[in-house]
Formats: sequence, C-alpha cells, structure tokens
Amino acid sequence: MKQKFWKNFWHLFRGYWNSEEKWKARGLLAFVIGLNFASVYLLVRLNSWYNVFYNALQQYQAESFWPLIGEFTGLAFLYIILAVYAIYLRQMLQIKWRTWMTNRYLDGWMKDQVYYRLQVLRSDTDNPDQRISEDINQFISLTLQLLIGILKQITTLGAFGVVLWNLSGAFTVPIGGHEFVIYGYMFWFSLLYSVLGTIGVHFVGRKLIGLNFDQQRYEADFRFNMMRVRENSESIAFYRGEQPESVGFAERFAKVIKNYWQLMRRTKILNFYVNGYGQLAIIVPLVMAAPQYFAGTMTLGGLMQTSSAFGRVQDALSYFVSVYDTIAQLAAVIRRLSGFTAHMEGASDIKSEVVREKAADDALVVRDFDVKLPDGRVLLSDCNLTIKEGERLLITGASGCGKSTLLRTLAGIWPYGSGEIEIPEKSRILFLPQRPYLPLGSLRRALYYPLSASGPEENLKDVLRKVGLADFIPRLDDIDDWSRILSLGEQQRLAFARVLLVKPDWVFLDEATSALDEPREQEMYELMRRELPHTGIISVGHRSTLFSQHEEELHLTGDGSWQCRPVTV
Ligand SMILES: Nc1ncnc2c1ncn2[C@@H]1O[C@H](COP(=O)(O)OP(=O)(O)OP(=O)(O)O)[C@@H](O)[C@H]1O
Repeated sequence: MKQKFWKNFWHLFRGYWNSEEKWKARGLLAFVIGLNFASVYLLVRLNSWYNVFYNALQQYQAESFWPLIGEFTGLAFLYIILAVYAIYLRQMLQIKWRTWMTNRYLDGWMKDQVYYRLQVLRSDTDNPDQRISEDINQFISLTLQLLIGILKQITTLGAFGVVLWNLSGAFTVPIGGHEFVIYGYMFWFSLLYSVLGTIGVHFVGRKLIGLNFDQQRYEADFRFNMMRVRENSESIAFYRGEQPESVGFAERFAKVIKNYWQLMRRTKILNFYVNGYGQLAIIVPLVMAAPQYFAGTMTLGGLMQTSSAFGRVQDALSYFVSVYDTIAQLAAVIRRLSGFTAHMEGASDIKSEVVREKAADDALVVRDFDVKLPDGRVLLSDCNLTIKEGERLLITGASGCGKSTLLRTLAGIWPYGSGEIEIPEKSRILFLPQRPYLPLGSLRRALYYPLSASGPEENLKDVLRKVGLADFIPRLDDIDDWSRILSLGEQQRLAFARVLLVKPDWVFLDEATSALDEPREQEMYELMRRELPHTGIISVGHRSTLFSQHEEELHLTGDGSWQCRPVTV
C-alpha cells in the first residue's frame, strides 16, 4: 500500500521536474527553499538577540537599549520580507507547475478522443473535469506545502536543537548515591515533551481524519443529488417528483449535519488539548531552567532565550502532527489522480484495427469490415460496401443491432473494429447525432461548429431561411445556452444548416430527423440533395419515409450478418 503510494506519487510528481521547464522550476524551488532556510537563520539570530537584550535589561545598560531595539527592527524587517516572498514565490512555482500539468492532462484527455472513450467505453471513470481542475491543483499545492514545510521544520529543529543544547549546559541528577550528568538536558526535555505531545495529538486527533473524509463524501452526495435534479428538472417536473426528491435531499443533508456534529465535538476536545499543550509549553521551559537561573549559572537573557528556543523546537516537532491531516488529503488526491491517469492511458492505448487509406476514385469503400463490442461480441462481420460520391445509403435493423456503432466505427471514433476504409483524400466528414452538440456562445458559433471562422452573412441568413429558422436571424449574436432554448426539432434543423454551411463530402446521420415531422424530414433531405449533390449520405433511422430519400439499404441483423440491396419504393 505504502509502496503504491510512493510509486503513484513519483509518477505524478516527476513529469514537471523533468520537463522542458525543469531548470527554471528547479531553480525556483531551490530559491524558495533557500528563503526558508534564511528565515530560520534569522529566527536563530532573533533568538540570540533575546539573550543579549534581557541581559542588558537585567544590568540596567540603558545605552544598549536603543541599539538593540534597532537591531531587532532590522532583523524583523528582513524576516518579514523573507516570509512574504517565500510564500509568494512558492505560489508562483505552484501556478507554473499547475499550468504545465493541466495542459498535459487536457492534451491527454483530447488526444485519441479519450474524453469520448472514457465516457462510452469505461463506465468506472468519474468526473474528469474535477480531476483536471481540482485534484491537480490540490496535488501541487499540498506537495509543495509538505515538501517545503518539512525541510523548513527539519532545519528549525537542527538549528534550535543546537541552541538549546548549548544553553542548557550539564544537569546533575543524584540517584542512589551516584551522580548522573545529563548534557543538553533542555534539548532532551524538549524532545520528550514534543514526542509525548505528538503521541497525545495523534491519539485525540486521529478520529478527525475519518470524520473529515466522511464529511467530504456526504457533502459530495448532497451536491450530486441537487445536480441530478438540475439536470433532470423537466422529467422530475413532469412526474411531479418533488416529494421523493425532497425526501432524498433531507436524508442526505441529515447525514452532512450529523457527521458535522461529531466533527465539532472531536475538534473541541482537540482544541482543549492543543491550547493546553501550547500554554504549558510557555511555562515548562521556565520551570526547567529556573534551578540554573537561581543557582546563578544562567542569566536572565539565557533564561528567555531558552524559553524561546524551546518553543521553536517544540513547534517544529509538533509540525509533524499538524501535517497528519495534509498527508491524508494528499494520499486521497494521489489515489484519484492516479486512477484517472491510468484510465486515460488505458483508453488511449486501445488501438483500432481499422486501416484508413486514400481512395483512388471518388467513393467511400469499406472492405472486410468487422464491428465488435468491448466484450468481443460481433455486431457486423465481413462487410463490403462502396458508396459513390453523392450516393445515399440507409442503414436499417432492429433496435440494438449495431447501427449507431457501425456509424461510429466508420467515423473513426469506435475502436473495436477491423477492416479497411478507403476514403477520398481531403474529404470532409460531418456527423449528425440525434441530439446535436451546440457549444456555449453565440448562435452563429453554434451554426459553424466545428469551424472556428464564419462565412458571408447573406449566405448564413439564406441557409437559416431554408431550414426554417428565419426567426432566429436577429439573434445570431446572442450568447446563451442554445441547447436549452431551442427545441430538439429546431436543434436538428440547425444541424442541417450546419451541413449546408460546412459543405462536407460525406454526412453520417444517426436518427438526425427523429424530432421532425415527416414533411419537414423530407424537406431537409431534399434540401441536402439540391444544395449538395456531390455529398454522400449515410443515414440510420427507423421511419419508413426515409426509404424514399436513399438509393441503397444496408440491413443489419445484429448477429454479424448483413444485406445490402437497392431501395425499391
Ligand atoms: N459503450 C458500450 N459498451 C458496451 N456495449 C455497448 C456500448 N454502446 C452500445 N453497446 C451495445 O451495442 C449494441 C448496439 O448498440 P447501437 O447503439 O449501435 O444500436 P442501434 O442499432 O443503433 O440501436 P437503436 O436503434 O436502438 O438506436 C447494443 O446492444 C448496446 O447495448
């Protein structure tokens, strides 16, 4: 388990530090660590200042007062600058690393249509959006926080440990007639105090990790429940499903609150402990050093310096308790990101056995074509077809026989297939699904999608009139969620407008007219035939009226066999 944690951590970590930006990144990290070391050095200087200052006070050296205050101000000023820039530059490193890693993940997600494969082919991948936007950010910020924090605390521990050791001198303990001398006893004592404190915090606080984890889970469940209602608002409204939905909300929210109460109670106990421990840490070194002070072997300055150094050592050791929770968070993030990375790599590695070649003449030729499901089930076997320029083919068959999957394989997005497709060079292909995709933004952008540039205005208006969307001409530049505003039939007509604008060489239509009435459907097909006589059309549909719009029919049986015949209406 631990080995896996480190392996996964290393896998996620190493990319950026070995990338083309590695020298800048390593340099910046070294500088940030250097700033942290310098701030520890300043703390040590401030700590010895205590010694000198209190000794001067004890000896009523008025002439030393202002120079010492001046020295403190100078050191404190430097410390402030270092502390601010140590954080600022760490954040700079964080944002650079995040930019690099996010771009990598976005590229990987888009490459080989992984975004599609993850959703269609692997049902066990959850929210890529959250992985890319939140988890990467958390991974980086927690890693830097831990890496720099741990190094700083180790340095603090070393530096102040030495200070304490030097200050405490030897302590003689008489046991049974013998005298034992303990060197650096304050150091050992602070170590013991911190170790006991750490064990105590672990004991009191460990339940918080589980409770925090549960809290996040319950909050996510509650949020997810509301999101489902937002996404399915229309269906729920038709069903009048408010009552069961409200019960669902109440149940999930009750869990959030119940767990939060437990969290509050545990935190209260922990806060008693942490505050008590902190306050005790002020008194304990004074009590421990008092015998030496009253014996005259330690000055007031020494006493104050000891007390401050004890606090630093104790803080540094206790840091490892406070990072307990951070490490648990990091472990969870690493688990999620590694799972996502593995799924992305897996999806990208599935290689299609379909060979795509440039056709000698203007026809789309399919040879020895097989279409399968991920479990190996054959939907279509050994299919051979030739669709000439401007020809129209209708794919028919019972529901679930594999019509859409065949279209996906021909379009090159379904990888479980084999065979050969010859397609004329530079052919433009457009795919019209049942529910067309409308990107966020203006209607104009939606119409030209996936092209980024728009064409002549008059042509656009003319096309909109032809597909019966003239009413939307004044709203072409309105920015809105058009998939919510337009009815499904209007969206399907918009997709036909897109065909007329993009002028593809081949169009694949997957029940692209299902929401249109039959006369409108005929109109759309005739429009395509008139405007784009050289465009090959391959449709999937159940309506009998579609036959008159196609010359050939490819009938699938679902067990692999098929039949291609001319349409006779
Ligand atoms: N991602 C997937 N993983 C596993 N099986 C799938 C996947 N997608 C589709 N299938 C299965 O493949 C078969 C063919 O599906 P397809 O959508 O191609 O059928 P269809 O003929 O277009 O159906 P319909 O006419 O109902 O739209 C179905 O049995 C379906 O359950």
